[in-house]
Amino acid sequence: METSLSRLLVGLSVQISRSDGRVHLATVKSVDTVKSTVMVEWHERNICRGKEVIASRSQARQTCLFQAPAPVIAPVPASEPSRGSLETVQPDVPSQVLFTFFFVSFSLKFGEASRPNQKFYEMIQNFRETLEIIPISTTDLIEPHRICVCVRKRPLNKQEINRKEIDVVSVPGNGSLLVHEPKQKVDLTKYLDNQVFHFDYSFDETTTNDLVYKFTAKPLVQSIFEGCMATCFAYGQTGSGKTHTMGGDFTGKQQNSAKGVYALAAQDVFTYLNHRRYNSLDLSAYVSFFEIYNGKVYDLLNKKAKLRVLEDDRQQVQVVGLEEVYVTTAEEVIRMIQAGSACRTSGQTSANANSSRSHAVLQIVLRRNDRATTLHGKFSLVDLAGNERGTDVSSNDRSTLVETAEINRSLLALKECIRSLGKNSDHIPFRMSTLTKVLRDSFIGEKSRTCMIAMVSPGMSSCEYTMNTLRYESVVDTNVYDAISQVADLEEKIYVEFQVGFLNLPQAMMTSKKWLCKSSHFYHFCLSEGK
Ligand SMILES: Nc1ncnc2c1ncn2[C@@H]1O[C@H](COP(=O)(O)OP(=O)(O)OP(=O)(O)O)[C@@H](O)[C@H]1O
Repeated sequence: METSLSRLLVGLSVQISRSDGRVHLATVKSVDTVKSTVMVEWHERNICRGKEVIASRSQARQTCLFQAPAPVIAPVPASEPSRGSLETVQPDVPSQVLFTFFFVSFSLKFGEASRPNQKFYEMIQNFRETLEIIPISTTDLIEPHRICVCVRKRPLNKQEINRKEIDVVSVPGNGSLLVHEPKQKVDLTKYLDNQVFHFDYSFDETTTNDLVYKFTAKPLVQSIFEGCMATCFAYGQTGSGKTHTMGGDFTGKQQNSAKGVYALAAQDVFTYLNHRRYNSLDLSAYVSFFEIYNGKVYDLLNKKAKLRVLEDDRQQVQVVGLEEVYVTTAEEVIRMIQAGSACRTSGQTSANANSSRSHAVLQIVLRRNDRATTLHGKFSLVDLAGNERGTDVSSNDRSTLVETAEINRSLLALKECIRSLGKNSDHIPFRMSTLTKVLRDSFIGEKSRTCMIAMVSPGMSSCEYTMNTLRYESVVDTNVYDAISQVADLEEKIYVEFQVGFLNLPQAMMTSKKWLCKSSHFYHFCLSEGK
């Protein structure tokens, strides 16, 4: 709209004949739809024997700047192009010229009306000009973290550009990210609430998957060769770029799987396997790929077979019957990713035509080539379900409500587990959800490593979800989460009492139902509070 309006106006010429016989010609030279200004060149025409001549100095060409939305549009000489006012109107300027360009400015004003947040756009642009921007680069230092939290902003997509959405997220670099939240005072004055968030790394909209991988998952690949249990999560609103980051970028509906974090990690696994530093370990790689939908586990490498999650007497969580395929090349892994991704539970949301409704977990397992194929290290790469489904409680559709409740539950459980891990807590409430249960070994022990990549959409209409995502990632209100911990502790206690026989099954179920009910109210409270 913006460019087509400019294209339409530039070059537009108007000839005005005055009652005193003088003729004026005015031409639009340039249009700035952001500042709502029109640069116009005009002069008095004097035609002599079919040729135009400039008769006097007063008839020389003049350039004038017109600006909407001033109710009275007045020209100013080009030598001092500033906003015109009624006082600066030159007596020579014919009223028709004024009228014509009032009309042109009005068109711009109309253009402005079709970008309803023009004022905020300008305020954000002005704010950005004051920022010192140092984007992350390949030469930046990668620091070792037990828990690494980063954020990635995606560019505005075609639909958002067509809707004239404004970009409300800035990434100055150095791990920081700013959200310019548009707000309005009671007297309708518009202002920006600029909020700063800090992470280990922040990636702007120009960052490639390769660079994101280098700072996030790559250090974890190395850690599994040192015997660690590593997990990398992609978290964020639907359509914010989780699958793009983990599974690879899209060209239309085709996904370039070789360019996602999954495939890049697989490539590095084979590079390290052949490296002389790890050769002596005599390891082999295995891959499994499954999804968790509504609390149930489905094997993506085995026709979506439904699997059970059980805990053995040594408190090891097992996904019974999960296919674990022996792999020797990155290409094999990529083929598996493609096949598995194709059967993942998906749907359509307003933000994403191909939205994943489940958590997808790709596991790369290193086992020793001994008789028992002993576990050496494991890397779980998790593409989480879109987080705003968690707040979507307006739907009456039962399946959506169940989906929503389960997403709420698992994301809060995940956050609680990561917080406990960060606090070096003895107790990790992994039993709160299937997602955290199957990732139990990644949360337990000194050798666990976690990376959480928060994805954010830059559009103004996503601002609330963006804030939720960033709050999820940032340091959170201790009181609220202490209370969640209490609920999780109680769940754990009930489970243990049931296991040792202090509670029978009906008693355990009654008690846990009571607490689950309270905790689910709590989830809703937290989400509605944006925590
Ligand atoms: N960094 C990026 N650069 C360019 N395009 C991107 C980027 N991130 C996402 N996109 C595009 O945005 C669209 C939505 O991305 P994607 O499917 O990865 O979202 P998602 O977070 O996985 O959503 P859902 O939770 O609904 O599955 C895709 O068309 C994708 O190509």
